[in-house]
Amino acid sequence: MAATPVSFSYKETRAVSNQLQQPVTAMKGIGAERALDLASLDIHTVQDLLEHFPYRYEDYRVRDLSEVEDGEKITIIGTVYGEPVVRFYGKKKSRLTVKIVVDRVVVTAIWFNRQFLKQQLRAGREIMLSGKFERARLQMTVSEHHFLDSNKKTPQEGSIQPVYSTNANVQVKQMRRWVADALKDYGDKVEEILPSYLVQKYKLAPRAEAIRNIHFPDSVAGGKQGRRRLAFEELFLFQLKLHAYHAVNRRASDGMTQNILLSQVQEFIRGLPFPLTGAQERVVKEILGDMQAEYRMNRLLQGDVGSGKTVVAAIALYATITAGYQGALMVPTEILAEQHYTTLQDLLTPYGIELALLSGSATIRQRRDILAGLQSGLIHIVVGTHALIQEDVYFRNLGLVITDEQHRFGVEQRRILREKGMHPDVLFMTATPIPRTLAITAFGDMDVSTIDELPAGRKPVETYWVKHDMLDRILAFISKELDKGRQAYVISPLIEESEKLDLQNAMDVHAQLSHYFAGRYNVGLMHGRLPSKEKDEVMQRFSGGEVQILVSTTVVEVGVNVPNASVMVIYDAERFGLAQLHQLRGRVGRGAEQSYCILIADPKSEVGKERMRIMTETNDGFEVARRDLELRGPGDFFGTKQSGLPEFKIADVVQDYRMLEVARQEAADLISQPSFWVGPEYAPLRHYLKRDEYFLEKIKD
Ligand SMILES: Nc1ncnc2c1ncn2[C@@H]1O[C@H](COP(=O)(O)OP(=O)(O)OP(=O)(O)O)[C@@H](O)[C@H]1O
Repeated sequence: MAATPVSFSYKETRAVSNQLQQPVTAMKGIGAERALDLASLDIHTVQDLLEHFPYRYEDYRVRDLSEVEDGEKITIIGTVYGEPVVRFYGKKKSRLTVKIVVDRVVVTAIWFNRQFLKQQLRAGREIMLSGKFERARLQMTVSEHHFLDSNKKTPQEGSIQPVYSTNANVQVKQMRRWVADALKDYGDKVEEILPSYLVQKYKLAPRAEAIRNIHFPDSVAGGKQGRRRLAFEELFLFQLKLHAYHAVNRRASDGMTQNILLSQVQEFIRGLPFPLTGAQERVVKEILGDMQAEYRMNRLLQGDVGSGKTVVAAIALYATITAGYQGALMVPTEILAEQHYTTLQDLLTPYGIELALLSGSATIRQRRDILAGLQSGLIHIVVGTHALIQEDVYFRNLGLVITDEQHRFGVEQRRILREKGMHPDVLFMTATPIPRTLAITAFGDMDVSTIDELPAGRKPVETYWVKHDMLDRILAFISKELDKGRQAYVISPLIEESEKLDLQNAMDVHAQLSHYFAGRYNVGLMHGRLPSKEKDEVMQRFSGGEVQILVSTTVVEVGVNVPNASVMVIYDAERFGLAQLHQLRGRVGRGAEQSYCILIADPKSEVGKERMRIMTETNDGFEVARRDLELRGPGDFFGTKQSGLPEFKIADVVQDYRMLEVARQEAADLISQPSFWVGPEYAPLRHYLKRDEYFLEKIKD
């Protein structure tokens, strides 16, 4: 670790920040009870309160009605005119209306279920109303009102007010008051955390000003500036932490240096049935570089479907063997294990390498032999499902673990490896590409390699979106392709998340197609409930060409490689996510022939239709991912909370994507400078890092 402890004068700022670290009870009006309420919102200190940012604003600036657009939420001031009218409907519902004169225009104000206001709405009283305005009918549905002649303060008039996330214990109005008090008493104690060169370079508002403005913007522009500054800070600090983690981790000594015999690896690459693409060459270099270095590789390899990740994996596995280590390849399904095993065997056995497949269909004896072979080192490479690592498997000398489909795998497995006392280099492969910066954001401490080029000669898959009533034409189309000697996948309808029903559907489609193609072509059936042996058989008959049509549930989704298949038909395509559709489509177009993907779908929603359009418009997985992200937002995109994508308070990784990139670059640059670890100007940033236990001991000052 490069950080050498130095001492410097930091007393002044420390003292200031300490004031912000005081519990909220240091503020007047907040006693123990209110402090508990705030604690339920995870607000404990004055700083927490200042950093409890609003998620939107209420605009109380009084507007001129002639400039207001239909449906806008606005604030007006007027005089009550005439008698209020209450009408009851349903069991307990009511509608209260009254006329309000605003600049000689008569507006009808409407309250729902507020009949008790009737008494207060006396003619002549001046009132401020906020709500949604319907232009044509001159009508406002009121969400908030204040009588201006009452003694109660109506502080909002003419201002933009923050709206905070609160709960049953704390009201928004109360929160506004507390934040305002905190700003008044402590606002000037907020210190800058970003180095001044960044503040200048990106013309960022100073931190104290930004915080003031994000709560109570002095103008729309001021609010925007505040938001921009704080979003940048948030993204920058996040990236800084990742890079610092990375840097510290790389210096930790639990990795291994693999002495790869590069000339042998080169020879192996020359012996492949095809030249590597430029992108494959580049990622091979990145991976081997990591393996040779003393730190532990922790790398994500992403590439579009069919971009040739498997061969890159084979090269890395070969390389680890030249250095005297063993390798493991883990995949999500048995079918895939089988397939990768065959591919690797073809590539590696000519070089005298011993491979084993650890599958569910192995006999007890076979399994015992394999385990013994791994422990003695006689077996160099083992292929299996993710269960491989959890079980009683021990290696003599494990150097490299490659796992396919990163999003189903990760942290937990790394922990298991660690607990087994193994520190192999780890490579994760995924065919669900996402923009690079997002990948780094989501997958935290990993390096990312990207294959962004397909092997030469690939023709893009032609994709069509059709309605269910076109089934006859689809069947005729499949027939025509089969007559040319090709094969087809038919993914059966997905009705709901019930394996049993899905299976029933697959069986129905299988029966239907068997009937249609009877005497001409063979139709196979594949689903998750088949015993692994039968799965293997079905798959082998399909890849051998004996079966021409494979009806399947989505078990073929990941990684299956039968280059002669040129048609992919997907029933109920609207029920699948875009990433999954793209994966399924990726099962065809893997050979030199023109391939086709037919999506059968009747989507009801606009978003559903847009998804079908995206599929027909682009064949590029990165583009599909980008548009998916736009359509759904990042939370949904990554599916589960386990995705690791952090939830930002202010920044929005889609909207602020450019900023994320900039912040990332700046963080990387700063971390790579030795002065970061010692320079006094970076002390606030180091203190920020040290709030994380991981860095507590590792950063000294
Ligand atoms: N450089 C290359 N030139 C020509 N063909 C290649 C090249 N690299 C790989 N291939 C072939 O392309 C096909 C797809 O490769 P591979 O199965 O490795 O893709 P993948 O990236 O793993 O895709 P998926 O994620 O869809 O499984 C294979 O048949 C493979 O032999």
